[in-house]
Amino acid sequence: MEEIIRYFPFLSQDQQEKFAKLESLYTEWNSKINVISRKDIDQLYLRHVLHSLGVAKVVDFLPGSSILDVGTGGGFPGIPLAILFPESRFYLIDAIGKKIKVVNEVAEALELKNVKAEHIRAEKVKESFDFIVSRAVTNMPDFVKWVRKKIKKESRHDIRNGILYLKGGDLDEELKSFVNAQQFKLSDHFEDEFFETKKVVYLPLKYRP
Ligand SMILES: C[S@@+](CC[C@H](N)C(=O)[O-])C[C@H]1O[C@@H](n2cnc3c(N)ncnc32)[C@H](O)[C@@H]1O
Repeated sequence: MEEIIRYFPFLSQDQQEKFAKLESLYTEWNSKINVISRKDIDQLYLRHVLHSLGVAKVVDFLPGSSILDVGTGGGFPGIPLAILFPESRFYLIDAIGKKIKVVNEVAEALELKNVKAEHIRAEKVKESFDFIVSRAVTNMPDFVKWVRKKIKKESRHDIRNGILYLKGGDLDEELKSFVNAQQFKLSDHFEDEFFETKKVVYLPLKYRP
């Protein structure tokens, strides 16, 4: 939890309390349904919460903006981002129903009014959003095929609308057909060695595949 305060020092009391509650909530839920790898649960704040918040080092979501989190699993990056941006609306989806059950339980326990979670595959989502976020779901070309039609063509909230994908390693080959893709290194923002290879890939709406 110190990591969160250190890198996000302007959190309200309410936000700090919500972040602090994540540990007991996920420890309890993870013992019933495996949504975070067991070897990682004691690194929840660094490897899951702070990693998710890496998106906020690239884009600040404006009030009223809508964000789709594809393949959210137990709620990453959607839940930490929903705490950080209480005035944006988050729609968290996953193809596995029991993971969405955990997300709903966590969102309810935290009284997160800006989160809706649903058991649905990305390909079936009909609405469009200002931003799409995701972590560790599939390769970028497939991901873009699933979601490209779900980004609003004209965002009332933000001209930067597009995809923000948390990924690691050398992505040049995977991204070579996306000429407008930008890679932001999280090691520029967070000190731990965990972030050495971690990046946020930003694909603006007006990319040319
Ligand atoms: C490795 S997990 C990552 C979970 C979470 N994003 C995280 O980083 O902790 C990948 C998740 O993507 C989900 N998923 C895979 N394909 C999907 C699809 N087409 N639509 C929705 N969810 C999908 C899986 O069910 C799984 O929960």
